[in-house]
Amino acid sequence: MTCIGKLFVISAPSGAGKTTLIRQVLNRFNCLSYSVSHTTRNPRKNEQDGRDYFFISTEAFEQKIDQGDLLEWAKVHDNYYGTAREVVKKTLDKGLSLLLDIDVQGAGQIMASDLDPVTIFIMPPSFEILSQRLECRGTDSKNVIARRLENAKFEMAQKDRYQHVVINDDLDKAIEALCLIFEKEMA
Ligand SMILES: Nc1ncnc2c1ncn2[C@@H]1O[C@H](COP(=O)(O)OP(=O)(O)OP(=O)(O)O)[C@@H](O)[C@H]1O
Ligand SMILES: Nc1nc2c(ncn2[C@@H]2O[C@H](COP(=O)(O)O)[C@@H](O)[C@H]2O)c(=O)[nH]1
Repeated sequence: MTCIGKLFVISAPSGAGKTTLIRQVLNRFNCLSYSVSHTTRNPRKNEQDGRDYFFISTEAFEQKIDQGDLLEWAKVHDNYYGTAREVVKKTLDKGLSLLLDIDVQGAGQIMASDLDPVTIFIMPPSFEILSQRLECRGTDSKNVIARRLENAKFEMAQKDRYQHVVINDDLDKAIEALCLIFEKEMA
């Protein structure tokens, strides 16, 4: 498949399944790469520095803000997260597509830019299922889960700002719906 370089932005409340879905999409499109964000949060078990995130200190993150190194950044669930400006520029300059997995605040900053992103919001089937998924995943403490569920209400209320909304109920159907969006947008 021939692809044209596009910037994709995916947001979702924590636990909706965006990491699971994004892995499947990246496997299917070899002209699409993933932007590894910088964060000040601690790595979860199984997360690798440089693959899942660049895990850095608050001081290092604030230095990046001051130096203008970040295309967008936000404080999410009490930690900093941000996208390196240079990686986005270099990828799009080469005519390749790039996928950003970022929160609603960062997505708002990209929507307000001249990057003309394709924006996608992943919704869980219900708030109860979202809560169950976070608990079953077993990566976060009760306090962290409570904080993320509290923020989910505000995040889900932002879904209409996105061009596409995909409900992640049946996983295979959600993968197909998402891949169809990428196929059409990169055609
Ligand atoms: N359609 C689905 N049906 C059932 N379980 C799912 C589905 N999609 C994802 N899950 C499970 O839900 C949990 C949360 O998924 P995932 O980690 O991908 O969410 P996330 O949106 O990336 O969350 P976070 O922002 O906290 O990293 C995982 O245990 C995953 O296996
Ligand atoms: N504004 C940004 N948000 C980001 C970025 N990278 C990830 N995120 C979002 O943070 C939350 C929490 O992520 P988690 O891995 O701790 O569960 C989630 O909404 C991500 O989409 C970023 O570079 N900028």
